[in-house]
Amino acid sequence: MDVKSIEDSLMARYYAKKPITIDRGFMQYVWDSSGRKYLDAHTGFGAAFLGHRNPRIIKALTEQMNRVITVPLTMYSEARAEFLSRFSAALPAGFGKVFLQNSGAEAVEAALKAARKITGRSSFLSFHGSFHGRTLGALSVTGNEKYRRAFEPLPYPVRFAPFNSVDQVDKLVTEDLAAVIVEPVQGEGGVNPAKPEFMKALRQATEERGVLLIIDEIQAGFGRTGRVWAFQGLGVEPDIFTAGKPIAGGLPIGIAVVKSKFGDVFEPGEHGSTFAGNPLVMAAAAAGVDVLMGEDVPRRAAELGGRAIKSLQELRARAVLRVKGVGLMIGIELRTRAERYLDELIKLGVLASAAGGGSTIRLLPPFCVSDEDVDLLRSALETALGREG
Ligand SMILES: Cc1ncc(COP(=O)(O)O)c(C=O)c1O
Repeated sequence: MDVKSIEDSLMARYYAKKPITIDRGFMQYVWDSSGRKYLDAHTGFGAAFLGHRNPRIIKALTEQMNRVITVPLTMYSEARAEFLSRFSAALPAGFGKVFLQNSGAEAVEAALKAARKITGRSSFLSFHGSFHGRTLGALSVTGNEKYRRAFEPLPYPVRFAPFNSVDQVDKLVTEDLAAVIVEPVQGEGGVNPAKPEFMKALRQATEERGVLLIIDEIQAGFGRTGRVWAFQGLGVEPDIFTAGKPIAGGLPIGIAVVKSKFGDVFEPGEHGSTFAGNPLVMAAAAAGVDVLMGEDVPRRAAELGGRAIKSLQELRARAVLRVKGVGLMIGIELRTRAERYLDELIKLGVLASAAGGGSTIRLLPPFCVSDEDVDLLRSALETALGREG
């Protein structure tokens, strides 16, 4: 089958594609249709952080597949209850209301709707360089002109502020806002970690003015930064947070978690989804939580990520401006475009993605990468970027 020409002719084109057909994956590796093996630091924009076809997740999926696949939110499901009880063990105290969705953007939509409903206000504050998803509400709070331009005017009134600018927080967090939405590490924006003092200033100003704080953990959360939730490493707690990407082992999922003190937020009919909380994804997600907690994912991410960042910071290549990141969320900011280096990396057996408007090589490897994989990553980058001098 000519996969490339079928996809190119029959699917609307809104992604620039790489000339590679992925045939199978296992943990930190994928293989293309010719059988060539790659170390996967792309992981489908971070979705395979728990590894491709993680055996615990495959076992849970196989068992669930042979029972039932779809159960509406109007009925109970054992798989859903199992997920919720395991997931609640991964939640800080006080976070008790879980909204199940099918994607990150949907989780952001649920969080924005909840903030409007709780506060009775309609505007939001977000940050330059932020990314929260492609649906119109999530796009409204996304601080990147490239993604927004064609769809203006967007539905929500949103102001954008400089990310990490502590001095401006007090002036920008005004009493008319429903919420401030912020990523603990801007992923799509180029892997920019939030400063603890910035997050603390946001928390203080929002609290003082009755504004909610939404932290978007869709890319950074679930162990990747060395904590279960990245905000736990920043000394702040949101009112609402969103999660997604790796939770169900690569199956579509999005979650908004609201502090219990706000209650159920919506009346019946005000929110819902056909596929949300379906038993198949729930079984995968319950196993995902098992992997997270049982295999020490945050600790491994902190250790391996620390080692990887240190090793990459020693890269001597003219193209590299700086190496940034937390845990296994790593960005190599370049003086030039990342795209041609991503192509070089593919030739060297490594998959990665671009971020930061195309100027950053983003590495989101699975938690199970070994020391040898980190060495391979470093040597492939060294070759791709070219040695200095
Ligand atoms: C921080 C953040 N929020 C939201 C989203 C949107 O998630 P999804 O692509 O699952 O809709 C992403 C996706 O990259 C993200 O990184």
